[in-house]
Amino acid sequence: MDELQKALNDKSLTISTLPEKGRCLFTTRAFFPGEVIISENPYVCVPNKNKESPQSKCEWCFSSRNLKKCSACHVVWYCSSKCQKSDWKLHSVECRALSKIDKDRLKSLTPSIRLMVRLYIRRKLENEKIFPTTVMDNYKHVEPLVSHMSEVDEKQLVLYAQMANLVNLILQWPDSEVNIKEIAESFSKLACNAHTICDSELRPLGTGLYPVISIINHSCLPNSVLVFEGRLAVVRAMQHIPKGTEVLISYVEIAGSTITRQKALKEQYFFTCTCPRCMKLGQSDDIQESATLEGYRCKDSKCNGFLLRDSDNKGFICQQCGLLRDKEEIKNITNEVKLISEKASTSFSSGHKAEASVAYKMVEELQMKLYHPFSINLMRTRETLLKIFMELQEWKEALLYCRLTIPVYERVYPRCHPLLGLQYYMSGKLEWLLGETEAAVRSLTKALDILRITHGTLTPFMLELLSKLEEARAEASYMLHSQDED
Ligand SMILES: C[S@@+](CC[C@H](N)C(=O)[O-])C[C@H]1O[C@@H](n2cnc3c(N)ncnc32)[C@H](O)[C@@H]1O
Repeated sequence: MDELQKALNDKSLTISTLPEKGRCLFTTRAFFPGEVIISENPYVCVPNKNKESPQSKCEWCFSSRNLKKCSACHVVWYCSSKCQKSDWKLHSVECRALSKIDKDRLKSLTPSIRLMVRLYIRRKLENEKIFPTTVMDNYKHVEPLVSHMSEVDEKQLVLYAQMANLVNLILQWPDSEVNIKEIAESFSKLACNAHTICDSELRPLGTGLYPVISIINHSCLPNSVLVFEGRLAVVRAMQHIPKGTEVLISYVEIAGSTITRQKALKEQYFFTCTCPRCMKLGQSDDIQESATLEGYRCKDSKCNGFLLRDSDNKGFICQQCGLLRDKEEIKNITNEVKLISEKASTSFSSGHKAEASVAYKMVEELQMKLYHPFSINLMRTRETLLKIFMELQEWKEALLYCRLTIPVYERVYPRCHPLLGLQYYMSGKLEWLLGETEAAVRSLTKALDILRITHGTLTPFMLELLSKLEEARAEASYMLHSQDED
């Protein structure tokens, strides 16, 4: 038995191989909800830097505070000398390579390129015995990761080859040490195996490769959840998992129709999901769910029926009241939504938040006419409005939009999903701020019930939630006593 399998045995886990899935991780004992199944440090990771997340972050811990640039390469940031020291073995080699590249080329230095540069440096340092290996931390576990290279389309292959060339130029190693084709294949591996590192509120911070956790397969009805405590990846059981069960997480956003989920899985991971939700594809309840989440609303604003395309292709028929919705009318509203959404998005990204809030409200109004009340598109617009009003510190409006999203979250996410827990948490915090103490106690309790399972109980994030709930409970009970005395 190999070392990794032995280490996994000690964690009550085992690796099996199934013809339709490849490697899978199975439990060898039962796990209770909230229990940590496996945790792993990244083999390599990098902070994200893009339009959505333009802030620089510490290379080691992803903090955005007290950052200082590496004085030699001027590319990498650290928040403390402790973080810089922890990263030094790897960065010292990377730093020399980055210092040599010219300014123009620096512009092409995306997080993916940096992740690959780091991967090859780590492998080299491991081979030279400068970087120690452990049972979990070993390039040996990167080798068997799936790449799906033969399924990648021509355009993507060209892109991988260009990226591999850039990595090669940065490393400037002899041909005996790197091979462009191999680097291109490693890019394909990263696309199917790397994970987005998020903070406790599931905001993306970076990308990391966790080769052992990468053995875990996908389900749209997962029994486990992957969260991060700093750079440590932690997989927790979301429900009771019996002995001999496959550990499954979700790779994609599961709020969506079966077709949408399957498309996302096929495009990035090259497989057709056969989870119990996907097996319902084409069945009447699956058709109803897709039409509700991604389809149009009934012409009669009081009717909550779902619509299906009519046989004459004139439009869509409400399956509850039989009213026809003309496709031209739908097309006109869709075009209007598209136009105003573009304006709204430009205002938001250029920092004109008040202007953006007005435009997004117009989008919301039109989408309410267009889509079913449980529409994902409408929910996304309301999430954006929530974000804008939070940034504008308009708490009442923020609470209104937070509350509007919750029924859709309750419908599209499993009972114990972290995003549902976080939405209850947001609602609780806003209610507490606005003096709606009893509502805050209810929301914070619901948040705690979910997040204690998905996030554990001991992290600073959870301790803060617990203390907020205690404060709200104390105030609610004080108010009750004061009323009694009156
Ligand atoms: C992160 S890897 C998971 C481990 C992989 N099975 C292996 O052998 O290394 C992702 C790949 O696993 C496969 N996979 C994951 N979930 C699957 C599922 N539910 N059904 C079929 N294949 C799946 C796909 O090939 C996917 O690209």
